[in-house]
Amino acid sequence: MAKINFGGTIEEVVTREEFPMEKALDILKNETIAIIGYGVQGPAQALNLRDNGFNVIVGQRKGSKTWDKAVEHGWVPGKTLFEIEEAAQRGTVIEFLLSDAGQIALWPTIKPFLTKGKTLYFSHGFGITFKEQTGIIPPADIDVVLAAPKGSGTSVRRLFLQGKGINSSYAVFQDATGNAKQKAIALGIGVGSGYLFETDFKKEVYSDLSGERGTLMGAIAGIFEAQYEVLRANGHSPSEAFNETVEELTQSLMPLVAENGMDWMYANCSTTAQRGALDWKKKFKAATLPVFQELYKSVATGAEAKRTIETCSKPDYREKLAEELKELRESELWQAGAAVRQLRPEKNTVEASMIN
Ligand SMILES: NC(=O)c1ccc[n+]([C@@H]2O[C@H](COP(=O)([O-])OP(=O)(O)OC[C@H]3O[C@@H](n4cnc5c(N)ncnc54)[C@H](O)[C@@H]3O)[C@@H](O)[C@H]2O)c1
Ligand SMILES: CC(C)(O)[C@@H](O)C(=O)O
Ligand SMILES: [Mg+2]
Ligand SMILES: [Mg+2]
Repeated sequence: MAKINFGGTIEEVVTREEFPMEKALDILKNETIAIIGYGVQGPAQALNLRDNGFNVIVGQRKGSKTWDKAVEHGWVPGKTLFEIEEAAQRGTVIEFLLSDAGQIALWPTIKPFLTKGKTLYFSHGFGITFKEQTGIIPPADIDVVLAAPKGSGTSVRRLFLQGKGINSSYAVFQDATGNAKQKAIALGIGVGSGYLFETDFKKEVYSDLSGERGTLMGAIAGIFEAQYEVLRANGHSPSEAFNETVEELTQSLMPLVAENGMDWMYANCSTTAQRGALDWKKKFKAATLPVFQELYKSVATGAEAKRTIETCSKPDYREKLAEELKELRESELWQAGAAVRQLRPEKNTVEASMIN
């Protein structure tokens, strides 16, 4: 474990230096890893595990679109691709990678195959933490672990193929065998994590639900829309408004932040911009802090879990989500964005080759 100073707090982090792939392969050498769920994380983790030399099988509903997707990815029916029940029976590690709402529906199917000494693996603490709502209560004689990539499954696979890795958290909820932590880390390394930090199931889900509703997805999209609308209401063209709101951020400034921090990005902008940004940063923080506090409370009380389960358990949940994403895509802001992306000199837009 590497001891890292995170702004004054020393935390232990697992890196590939002291936990190389060979060690992960040795720890899991007698395991058959069954991937149940083939949406976004499922394919990424299954393919990375397979490419890393682990013994992996996939469980899907025969005839489903995801069964066909698994076949396209080289999983062989009857050899590495099975019906869900057979995969859960054959697997000694069950990677439960259905959607969080889908896990509830499938739990009665999976539970009987979680026999003594097996490992139940998640990539989110949702199902276990909100057990009153999900009903997911594992048998006491199995290991229950998580490795949660802090990023999209599409990035998990892309970074692996680029020889890089994504950062992930890991946690042990139940250690029946005395080896749960080693298996959790080995699985995290096997699915393509570059390094792993420790958490617990509750902290993982509280932080994750907050982050994706906040700066990572919800807040950022809302701020983009607010600024774009003000610029457009004051006569700025769609291209000028989009470039000033999104394109410059993703193509110039955020990469600088990723490279060397916010202050370095600021220092690489004009003093005019630095002065103004430092002044207005305070105002935006003051305006949004109450919203983030409200968000965290909604997560911690289980209200966000309730909404997720209620909406994403409906038969037409995907269609409803697709409708709202279509509305977003067809908004003037994101239509302007599509035009701007085509204008990028290097046309570096990676084809939208999402995993799912
Ligand atoms: N999407 C990501 O990049 C990401 C990142 C980190 C963690 N996670 C976590 O990983 C897990 C899987 O996430 P995902 O985004 O890959 O899931 P997803 O929403 O893509 O769903 C995975 C599969 O579950 C199936 N499914 C959904 N409801 C079902 C039901 N009722 N019955 C049978 N199958 C059903 C879907 O068809 C899909 O094939 C979740 O716990 C999620 O929170 C996801
Ligand atoms: C990719 C995210 C947002 O980090 C993940 O948490 C998810 O739920 O998809
Ligand atoms: Mg997340
Ligand atoms: Mg999430």
